Order: sequence, then C-alpha cells, then structure tokens
Amino acid sequence: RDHRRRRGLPYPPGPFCWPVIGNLLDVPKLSPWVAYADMSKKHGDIMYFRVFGQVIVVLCSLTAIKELLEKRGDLYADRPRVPIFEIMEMDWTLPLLRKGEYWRKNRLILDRALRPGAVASYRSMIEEKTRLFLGQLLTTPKDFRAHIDFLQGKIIMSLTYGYELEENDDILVPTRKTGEIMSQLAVPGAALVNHLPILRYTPSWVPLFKYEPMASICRELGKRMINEPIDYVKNAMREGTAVASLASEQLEEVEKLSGPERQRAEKAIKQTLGSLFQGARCTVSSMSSLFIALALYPEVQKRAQAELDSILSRDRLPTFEDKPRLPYIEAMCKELARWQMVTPMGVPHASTHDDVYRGFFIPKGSIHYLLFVKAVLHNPDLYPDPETFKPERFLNEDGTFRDDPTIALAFGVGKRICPGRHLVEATLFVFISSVLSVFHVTKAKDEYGNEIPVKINTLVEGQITLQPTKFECSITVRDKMAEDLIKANIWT
Ligand code: HEM
Repeated sequence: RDHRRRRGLPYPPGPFCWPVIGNLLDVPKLSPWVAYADMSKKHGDIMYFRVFGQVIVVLCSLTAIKELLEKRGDLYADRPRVPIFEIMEMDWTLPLLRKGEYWRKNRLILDRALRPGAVASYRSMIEEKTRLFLGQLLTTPKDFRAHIDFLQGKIIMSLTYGYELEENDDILVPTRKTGEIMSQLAVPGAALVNHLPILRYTPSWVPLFKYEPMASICRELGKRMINEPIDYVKNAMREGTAVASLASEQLEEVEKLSGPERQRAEKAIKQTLGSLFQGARCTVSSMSSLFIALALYPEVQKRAQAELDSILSRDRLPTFEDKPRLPYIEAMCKELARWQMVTPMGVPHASTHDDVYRGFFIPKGSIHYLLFVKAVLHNPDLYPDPETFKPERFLNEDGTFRDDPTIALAFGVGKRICPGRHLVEATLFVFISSVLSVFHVTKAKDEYGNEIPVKINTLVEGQITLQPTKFECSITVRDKMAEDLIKANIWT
C-alpha cells in the first residue's frame, strides 16, 4: 500500500530503518543538530528518518529549506501533533497550534501587534527598561543573567498587559515552570508517548509511562499562566487605571461582543497573549550571548565603542534613532543571531499533504526540522571562519551596513516565521548599544589573577531553544562619566 501511495517514488535518503522502532536509536536527545549535521555529510541535504510510524524529514540546506518551507509555504505551515502537550493541555500555545482557522486568526492578532510600525511605538518603553537594566548592572554586575531575564520580562509584560513587573514577581511563576517542562519534553525521543500516542492510555500503575501527575501540574499552571495577567488587566480597566497594552486594546474589542462569541474571542486573546512570554524568552539567550562575545573578542568591543563615542560624544545614551549612524552595532546584532543560534533546529513544521521534491516522496504529516546552525548559518562557503564572531561580515568596504536576508532564517521561515522578529531587532539594538556605551566586558579572573576561560557553545542541552550555560565575565563601568550618565538616565 505504501509503495502504491508513493507511486514507486523513493523516500529521501537516510540511515537504515529498523523494524518497528525505525530510527529511534539514530536520533539522540542531546544536541540532535550535531548528530544530524554529521549524518547529512553522508546522506545529503534532505534526510529521511522514521521513529515508529512518524516520518521526520531533516532539511540541511538553504535551497531545500526555501523551496519547501517558503515557496510551498502553505503546504508546510502545520505543526506536528505532540501528544505530551495535548495530555498537558498546552497545545493551545501559538507556536504549537496546528494550522487552521484558530491559528490563522490568532496569528493575525500578533502580526498586527508586532508589525514594524507598531514596534516603533514601543521603542521608548524599551529604552526606559534598558536604562533601568544599566542601573542594575552598575550595582550588581555579577547578577547580569538575572538582570537580563528581568529586563526581558519587564518589556514583554509592559507591552502585553501594561503590567510593571517587579523583581521576584509571582505573576511569571506559572509561565516559567510550564516553559521549562515543555522545552524538555519537546525534543525527539524525550517522551515516548510523542512517538507512540497509544501510551497515553497506559494504566497509572505502569511506572515508566506515567504521564498523568506531571500533566495535571501543567494543566493547572497553564490556566494560571493565561488567566492571572488578563484578570489584572480587566480589574485595571474596571478601575480606570489600565495602561494601554495589547491586552487592553483587544479586550476593548471583545466588550463589543456578547454571548458565546464573546467567550470565544476572550479565550483566543488569553491564549495568544499568554503565548508571547515563552516565545520572547529567545531574546534572553541572544542578550546573554552578547557577553560571551564581548569577553572573547576585545577588538570587537573596542571598535563598537569607538563608533558609539564618535556619535554620542559620551554625553548621552543611545536611542533607536541612532541606528542609521551605527552600522557596526547593527552588524553586531546580525552576527549575534548567526553566531549563537537560539533555535539550532528551528521549530518543527509539519506538512498537510503528500509532496514530491527532487524525485523523493514526502508523506503528509511528516515533521520537518530545519538545520540552520551547522548547515546554513555556519556554512563556511557562506560565512568564512563561521565559528568566529565577526561583525565585519555585515559591512561593505566603505563601512556601511550590508544587509543579509539569509540571517532572517534565525527566525524561522514561511508562514510560521517568528512574529516577534521586529521587536527583537529593536530590543537588541538598544541593548547592545546601551551596554557598550557605558560598560566594559572582559574575562573574569580567579583568586590568583588568572583569566577564567569562557567556552562558547556551552549551551543547555536537550531543548529546542538554547540558553548559554552559566559563565563568568567581568563587567565594569567604563569611567566616572559613564557612571554619572547611567545614574542620570534611570527613569523611575
Ligand atoms: C532572539 C529572539 C527570537 C528568536 C531567535 C526567535 C525565533 C523563533 C523561531 C525560529 C520560531 C519558529 C519559526 C518557524 O516555525 O519557522 C519562532 C516562532 C515564534 N516566536 Fe520567536 N524568536 C525570538 C523572539 C520572539 C519574541 C520577542 C516574540 C514575541 C514577542 C516571539 C514570538 C514567537 C511566536 C508567538 C512564535 C510562533 C509563531 C507561529 O507558530 O505561528 N519570538 N520564533
């Protein structure tokens, strides 16, 4: 039957498939992108795997990714069914939503809210929160990772709910906990029920496949994660204290509806906006990687600071408006996205129909991984010396900024491309230029005065999105002038 469906066409090449388990043992849980990149040297840029009944197609070249996921975008805009998330009742989050009317409508809300024009109106808020971050860095530089986390939380909560996040705020506890559990379970092979959905019906006395206790915790957290911030906005609207936000804007529209239509619309808003925080966590990863780059590449830091000083004359902090005159900083933003990818395998897409590509049969429902980091953004033909952080790649000979559309792949591709990418562009530009205009970053030293090495690629393993693991660096204010500038600019 399978042969008839394929009309005799072969599947893409891949390693030998064992009966029943297929390639279960070929797909490692840890750093799967490294293993896939190795295998692609033998099998080519489009590879086929089968784990139990599930087909996985791994795309390793820019051409294959563009031709399938972009040119035939509609066919590949679905997400794979992930039974563990259905059990946890977390399959409503936007990045996981299956293609369909519900996803389309919710996606439209975000595309409008995060389009370049709308992001322009958030710039002063981003600058304000970033200046607060500079103040925190001045007081407790060793806690820079916690400060980054707080900064990102403040930006997203302000933009989404008009909520002023405080340090150690409980409102984000459910979101953070569900995020941690979900990212660990999303990787191929992490939860067997994802490959054998029948296991979800395993009786509770079978210890190995007991998913229910964890699922019930997640169900509870998931409800709190979407309800608590919206309840805050509704209360503030009732009391007339609401600050304009995506939530208040959307809720005002909902108030014009009634009955089940109103309930449906409100649920969609809660779920769509509730999805934003976890998506936005990727920015934390890029911000943290900046400090690795600065500690490892002092010459980059020097050149960036010279550019900033020549424009700002050291008597003010940068704003987004300075971007056209800071090409090296803009190039650093691009290089950061390329050098330390946040999602080395992209976020998996799924196909809604059978397809044929280069004479290979790709069955409906197959899952598609996009191997960016090793295959495209670290391809030495495209980016010579790819492991080195070199912003100059994105400069023309005359020092002007040279855009490279390929870098947009760091945000995915086709219909599911990251809706937050314009916000990231604004946030990272303000972040990098602000940090460098007043701070100096070097390797940390141990008690004997020896430099502590900073290792790159030491990323938390086994997750779809990566965060750099714990690392130390020394962050010092450049001089008294910089210190005064920070203190004078903390908006309270
Ligand atoms: C450095 C920062 C970020 C990176 C690298 C990143 C990367 C990505 C990638 C690779 C995808 C999957 C695209 C695909 O399926 O082809 C994605 C989806 C998504 N991102 Fe981001 N992202 C970042 C920041 C953000 C921010 C700031 C937000 C929200 C404010 C956000 C919200 C989302 C959402 C909601 C989706 C799901 C879209 C859908 O499935 O239709 N992301 N992101």
